[in-house]
Amino acid sequence: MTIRANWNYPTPIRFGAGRISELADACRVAGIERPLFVTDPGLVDLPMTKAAVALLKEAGLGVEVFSDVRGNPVESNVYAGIEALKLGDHDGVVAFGGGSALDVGKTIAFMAGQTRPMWDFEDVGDWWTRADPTGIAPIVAVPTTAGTGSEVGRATVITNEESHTKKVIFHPLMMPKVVIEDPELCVGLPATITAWTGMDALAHCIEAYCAPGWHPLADGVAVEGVRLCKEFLPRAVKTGTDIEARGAMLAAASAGATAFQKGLGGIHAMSHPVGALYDTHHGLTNAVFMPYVLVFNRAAIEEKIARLAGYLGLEPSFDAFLAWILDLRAEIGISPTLAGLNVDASRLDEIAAMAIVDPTAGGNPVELTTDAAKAIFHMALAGEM
Ligand SMILES: NC(=O)c1ccc[n+]([C@@H]2O[C@H](COP(=O)([O-])OP(=O)(O)OC[C@H]3O[C@@H](n4cnc5c(N)ncnc54)[C@H](O)[C@@H]3O)[C@@H](O)[C@H]2O)c1
Ligand SMILES: [Fe+2]
Repeated sequence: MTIRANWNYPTPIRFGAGRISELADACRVAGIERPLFVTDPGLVDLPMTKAAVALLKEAGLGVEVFSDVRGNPVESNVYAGIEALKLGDHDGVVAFGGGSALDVGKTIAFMAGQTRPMWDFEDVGDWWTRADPTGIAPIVAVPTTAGTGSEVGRATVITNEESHTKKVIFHPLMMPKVVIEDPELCVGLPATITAWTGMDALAHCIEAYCAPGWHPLADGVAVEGVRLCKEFLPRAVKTGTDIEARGAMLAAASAGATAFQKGLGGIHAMSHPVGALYDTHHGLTNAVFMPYVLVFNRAAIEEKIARLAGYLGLEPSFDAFLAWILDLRAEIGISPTLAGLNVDASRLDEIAAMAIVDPTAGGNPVELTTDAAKAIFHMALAGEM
């Protein structure tokens, strides 16, 4: 066999209800004594967040909280966090929250000891090789949404405020040293955000599975991730206190981000510019684009998707899979068109231009040209396939 591949699965994950109680121990294992606890303004005052910080204090760790993190986080969030890290002489980061808080926490830890500017480490070419690996602070990650899978990923998504583009910052050593996945932390997540974030996990699994390239390990993880979403996402949306469903969705989110080391595709390439220009939620934006990108890619993925449909217990055909996606979207209350995001065609040229250079575009099984991006956008605008 002449195939060469790079496969990465190293993160230790402590999974299970109540395991947030191990947070101080996770810090010790990661070599952190004075953590900067990075979260967001929506989470910082919740009792579960205060309890997590209290656990660290009780264990004698020198913790301080940093919560200047917006949704679709921007570079100034990262710079403010680096300042807090240095001022407080923190030796690591606890990143606690959804993808926004996890991404900012990871990027703060990554940038802590770098001399080059953050944008040098955008996931383009091999810039990441020029990072100083000794300048990366250890990270413990605690996801409180089940979607991005950032807790197991080597990348973060930060919006460049000057160009209004979402940039992927990448380094293999940006991975958290220990992850705690405690489904009890997700029970207060509103049904809407549960649905949106869950569709992000599903998008990661589907796009990774459809991305070209030889990575049967990622394919297997992605397929099981899709199955978990099928069985448990509607349950998690319907009953937020369903711990089994919350746990399964945390696993699906980590599966998605583990699998997308293989690549993503047109759903994310379209979603990133829309999210950057209109500040729409990432998972919701993915969910709107999902069926249109699948239909656009149909010729290249039909056979693979039919196989996936069979594994899910559906009739083994592309049409059955597509029908399931459309039903799922409707069942969990997601808008079928861009109208639900208050997005119109006025910035289409910009969106298409940004989509084709997005780092995820290269993973689309059909080349994502400007015309292709425009065609997908028009389908999503009109709700027609
Ligand atoms: N690093 C990656 O690989 C990766 C992958 C996909 C997306 N992303 C990025 O992640 C971000 C989106 O992350 P997200 O979808 O998790 O949303 P988010 O982190 O922006 O959180 C959404 C909202 O949910 C609230 N919230 C989070 N957990 C809660 C809980 N348990 N209870 C109550 N409220 C809670 C937050 O306060 C926030 O208001 C985007 O910037 C996206 O581009 C990163
Ligand atoms: Fe995503």
